[in-house]
Amino acid sequence: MDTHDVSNVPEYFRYLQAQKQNLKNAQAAKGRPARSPKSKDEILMQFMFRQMMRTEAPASPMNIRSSFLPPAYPPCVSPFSKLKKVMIKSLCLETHHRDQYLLLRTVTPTDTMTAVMAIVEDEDGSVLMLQLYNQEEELSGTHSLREGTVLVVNEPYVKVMADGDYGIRVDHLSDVWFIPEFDDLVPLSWRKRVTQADGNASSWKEKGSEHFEKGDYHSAIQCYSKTLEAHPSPELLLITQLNRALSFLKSYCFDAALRDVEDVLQVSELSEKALFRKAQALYQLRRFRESCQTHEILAEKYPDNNMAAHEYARASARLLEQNSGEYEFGKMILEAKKRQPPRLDRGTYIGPVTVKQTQSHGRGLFTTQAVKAGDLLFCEKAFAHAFHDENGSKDLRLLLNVDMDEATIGTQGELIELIVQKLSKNPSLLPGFVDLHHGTYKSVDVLEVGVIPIIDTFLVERIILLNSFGCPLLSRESHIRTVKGDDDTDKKHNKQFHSSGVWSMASYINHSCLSNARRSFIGDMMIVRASRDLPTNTELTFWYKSPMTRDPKESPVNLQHWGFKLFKTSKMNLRKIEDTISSLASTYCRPASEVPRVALDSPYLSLAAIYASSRNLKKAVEFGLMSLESLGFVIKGGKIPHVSDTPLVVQKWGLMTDGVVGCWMILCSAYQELAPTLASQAEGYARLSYRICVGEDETFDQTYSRLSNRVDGFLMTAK
Ligand SMILES: C[S@@+](CC[C@H](N)C(=O)[O-])C[C@H]1O[C@@H](n2cnc3c(N)ncnc32)[C@H](O)[C@@H]1O
Repeated sequence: MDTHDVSNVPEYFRYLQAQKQNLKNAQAAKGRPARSPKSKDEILMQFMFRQMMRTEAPASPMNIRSSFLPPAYPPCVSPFSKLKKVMIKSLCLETHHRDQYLLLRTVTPTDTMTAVMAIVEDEDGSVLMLQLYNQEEELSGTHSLREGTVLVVNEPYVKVMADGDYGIRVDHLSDVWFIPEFDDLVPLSWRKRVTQADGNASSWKEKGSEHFEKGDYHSAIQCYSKTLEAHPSPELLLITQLNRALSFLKSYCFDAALRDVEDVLQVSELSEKALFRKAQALYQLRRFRESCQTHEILAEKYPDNNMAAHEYARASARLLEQNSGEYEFGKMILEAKKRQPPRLDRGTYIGPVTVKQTQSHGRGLFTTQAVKAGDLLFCEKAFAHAFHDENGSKDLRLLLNVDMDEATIGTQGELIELIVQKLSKNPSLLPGFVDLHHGTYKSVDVLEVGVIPIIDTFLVERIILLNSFGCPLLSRESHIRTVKGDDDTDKKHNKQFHSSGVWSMASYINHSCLSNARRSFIGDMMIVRASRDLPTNTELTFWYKSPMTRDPKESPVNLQHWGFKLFKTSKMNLRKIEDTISSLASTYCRPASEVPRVALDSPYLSLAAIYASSRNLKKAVEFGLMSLESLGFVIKGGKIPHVSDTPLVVQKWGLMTDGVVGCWMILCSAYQELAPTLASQAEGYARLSYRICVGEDETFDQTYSRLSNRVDGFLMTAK
């Protein structure tokens, strides 16, 4: 939705088809031995050379890197004890080696493109390229996957890569695990030094703390786990669990941190550190009420703990937002502009809405009480948000999905990585996420094997494909661009965002061209407001893609050259234009209040603007009202001559486009002279429409003013 979908753009369509053909060609090699014709030295040299070339290549702005999703395959769900070891020499191409595993170690440093890559060898010394997808960025850093790291790949999938070489591709995080040097699985010949696999509890704890000090939380956790296995004293047990909990917190594994501190609290129910870490883990899992409850105990028992007091205030603020829906939107805008990525520390407010079954299109979101246009329905923090800085130098990614025939430019690939990582670290979040619509995709129904959570990358990908939203940094900025924009290409780009995210509640809203709600964004917060008055139990709908941004060439009557600016300079006879628009209007057989006339609102708005600038204010009002009416608005009391004491009333709200705000402002300035009592009412409607379009109205006065030089009240200084 609003993502930069290029599936039908000829060059990308051809590229997608070429990838599909490559895949077909590769299938012809299925089952052949995966033995590379190149020698081990050649493979190593080639890898190192490519890595060097990439490091030295100057970064080119707006480069597009492509990544390509293979046909979906399930993650391994067999316990390791049931898998048989396989050697590289026995691997076959284009084959998933079910019920087998590879024991490997890296023999090169890593190279990171869309995957983390390294050359690996097995115990025979045979080598192959390994491509690990969806891993954390830090994996290729100093700690996790340095040269000599030993790892296991479950049920390896060997494929012919883009350059014709062979490689092992791992898409599911649970299909690869990194083995600590001290593990019994590591062959003696691969050990750099003789590590003691059976050290005592305190020495493991010391090692864990050394790793922690260096910021290597992954190794720290491994060593603390060894401490716990080595029968520590009761005191050491508690210390280690607390230390491991902290390492888990630092590694974003909040479920595991919570488990450790709960164990400590069983024994020592008022442990200050355990309570504090519990409150932190709950906060990060967005369980603000429980976090506050834990803080309450802390505050009572340890009133001098300033850090805890500070965190308590933070958790309380989130809980307040969650319960009240009251946000300081102006502050949020400033924060979103400052932060990179613009992830805001705010609670999610779910207002008068609930998920229910619809008659014909799965589940939908419904109102639980009557709401007014502009009311906040919910304000939701993204489950995951991948930001692309349009002014930055980071490459854009083209994601090709051959199963779904989709090609998207933007951050969809990054979103997959963020979500699989988040879920595998915090499986308690899995039920809420996999509940989202995933079409016909059937995933494995195993949630974990041993203690390892199973996250099906292709399920995540499908959910993202069907539920993610493209988003601007700020809807206000995109509103400003739309209002300023005088060129269709610009307008189109404005609705094809490269940043993207998943917002769970918003994912239950179905599409309708006659949308009755509108989404807007401040950083990774989505704000959804009613765009018309809605009775209780109304299904909410919004545009997945705005009907206003369709290609004007596909329009039955091409009015694109009647843009705002051209209109102003056009020598065309206005009368003739009016006649043409009115003959077009007469082709509609249903009233606009039932079926909006989306081809007409913009020409009418342009006429209103032209008449306003030539001081023909009566006509400006006439066409301003007609523009709104063509969007489905039913407005009473706005016509000129105005009957005194008759208020300006929107009896029915129509489609809420960005242009509606300026239209109300044109009316406002015309009424100032023709019917002064209506001016403030029109401005009030402009403010309300602005709130629906950009999510808030705290910035209205910085964006529109009756004193603006533009007839639509827009301030050219707005940014
Ligand atoms: C983001 S989900 C919306 C919630 C979904 N109906 C559910 O049950 O979870 C998007 C999917 O809903 C369905 N959908 C949305 N709008 C629809 C519409 N106007 N008509 C039919 N199906 C629709 C399509 O299957 C679409 O892929």
